[in-house]
Amino acid sequence: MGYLGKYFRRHYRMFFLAIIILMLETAADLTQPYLMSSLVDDGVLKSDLMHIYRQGGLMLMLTAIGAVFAFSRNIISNTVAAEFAKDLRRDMFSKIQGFSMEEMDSFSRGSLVTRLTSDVTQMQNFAGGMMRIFVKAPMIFLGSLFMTWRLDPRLAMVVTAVIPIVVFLMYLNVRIGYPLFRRMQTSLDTVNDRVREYLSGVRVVKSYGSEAAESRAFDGASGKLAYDSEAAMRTMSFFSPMIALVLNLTLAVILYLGGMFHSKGEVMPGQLMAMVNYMTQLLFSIHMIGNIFNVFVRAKASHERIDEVFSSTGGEKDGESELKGQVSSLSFDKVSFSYPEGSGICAIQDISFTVRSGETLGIIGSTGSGKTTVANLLLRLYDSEDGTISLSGMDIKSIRLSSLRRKIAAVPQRPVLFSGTVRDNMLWGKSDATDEEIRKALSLADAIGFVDSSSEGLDTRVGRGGMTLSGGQKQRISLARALIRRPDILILDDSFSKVDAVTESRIRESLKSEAEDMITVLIAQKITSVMNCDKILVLDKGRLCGLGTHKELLAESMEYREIYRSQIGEVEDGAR
Ligand SMILES: Nc1ncnc2c1ncn2[C@@H]1O[C@H](COP(=O)(O)OP(=O)(O)OP(=O)(O)O)[C@@H](O)[C@H]1O
Repeated sequence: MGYLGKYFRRHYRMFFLAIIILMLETAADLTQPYLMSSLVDDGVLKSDLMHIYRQGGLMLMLTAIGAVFAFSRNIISNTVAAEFAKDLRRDMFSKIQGFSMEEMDSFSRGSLVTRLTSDVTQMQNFAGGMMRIFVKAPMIFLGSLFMTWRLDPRLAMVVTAVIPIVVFLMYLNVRIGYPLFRRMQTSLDTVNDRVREYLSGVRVVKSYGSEAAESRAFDGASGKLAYDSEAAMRTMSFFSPMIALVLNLTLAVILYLGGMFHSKGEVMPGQLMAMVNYMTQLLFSIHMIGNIFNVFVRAKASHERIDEVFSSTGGEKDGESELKGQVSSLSFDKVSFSYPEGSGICAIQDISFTVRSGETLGIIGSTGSGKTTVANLLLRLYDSEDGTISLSGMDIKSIRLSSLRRKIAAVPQRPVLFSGTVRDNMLWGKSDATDEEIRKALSLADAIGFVDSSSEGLDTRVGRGGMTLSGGQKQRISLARALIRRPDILILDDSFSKVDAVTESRIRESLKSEAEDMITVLIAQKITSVMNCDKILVLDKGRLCGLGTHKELLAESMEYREIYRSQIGEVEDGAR
């Protein structure tokens, strides 16, 4: 059961308490028919009123005690199951947080959502059911069987003969049902993926007027889920009545034989009533066991899917050394990399360069040429296959991830702001930042103007339910959040794409004067953004096709000249 043992150990006291109460409750249930048989045979038939009162009183008392047991057991089992699910979800979430990007790419986002929600709920139902009925059903089954053998072995034999047939039907139920439930959960993943994709791209969908296509795609995924659910439920709806049919036929045979034995005077009426009662409990318990198998089949499918998350062994491979002091240099030495979930073609190939503290490296190239990949490798979101990336001469694979990432701040292509105030977002960059530091970082990123223009200043809410920011404003807050960390390396991945040229150069000037020792990696599509960098790396389909200053590249790199020509115009002699 892999990871489950841990949760069992954590909650075993309450778990066992629920099971002990369940046992007592079952014992109370099993005693009832026995008392009733004595009430009828020794009380009613012999007109012994005292005996009737005594047995009746005992039966009432047992019912009351049973109800108290059932009440407390339900509270315990629901609490333990909810706690178990909470712990499981929390551990799974932190496991996912430790996933490498490679592992992230191997599970779809929707699938991770289903695993964290629906699959955990199935496990919660299973754990709750275990304490509510799972133990009770086999106990009632064995107890009733034992009592039927005590009351009349001939009738008990009929019951015992039917058990293998029922067990076989249950086995078939599990064999056929399990893959169907697994398929159902996978279809749920697809529906979640569709919804996520639609919600994150809702603007694009609306602007392209492609709601109908999205609806069709959603209907497809939802239809598949409905089809798979129906198939799984159909199996359940076939086997449950089949088992009930076999059991009810058995009851009819018992009643017929019981009647015959009674007419011969071999069975007392109270005995026969108790027999039928035990039989009903027995049949009910078998029915419950059938349902347990249904819950088990679903839980087994969910358990495996959760286990896949826990047993994913990739993880982020941490280094052991601390990166101390200011980063003096950043270098790539013959670095090549292809994405594990990609087409197999190298995203970057044989890339080498060095930048020193205080310098700015511009990276330019057409879309898909590998610019963001350079940043991804530097942050160790992925690990390069060949070559070495080093900071201050240390291989980044040997540096602790926390130490490495503390030195770097990245402003991604698409700015992500979290729901909350401007201040919350800034504190996310540096948790102990003062208002003064926040304001300074915002003004460096040229964001203080529009923050101050709002009456609530730093307390202005952004994100869901808050101020609606333009793309450029989001980029600037995202940049300020990176700057407040005072990183040694700042990665700007097309971070000025939505900012006008004047604002961009103002921000760049203040960055230069503010962080003299910082290494800036500036990824851009616009040549004007990188022209003034100390070094410019030109990429084409993952290959390096130029490294130098603007002037050097105009003279030496055909690809750079081509970019210049397409964005600015013919290269004149003065430009070189
Ligand atoms: N997570 C990923 N899984 C698989 N392949 C990927 C992944 N990310 C990028 N790629 C592929 O790697 C190559 C380089 O991508 P990269 O994002 O580095 O390009 P880029 O130059 O930054 O492009 P853009 O300017 O459009 O952002 C592309 O062919 C891309 O399809």
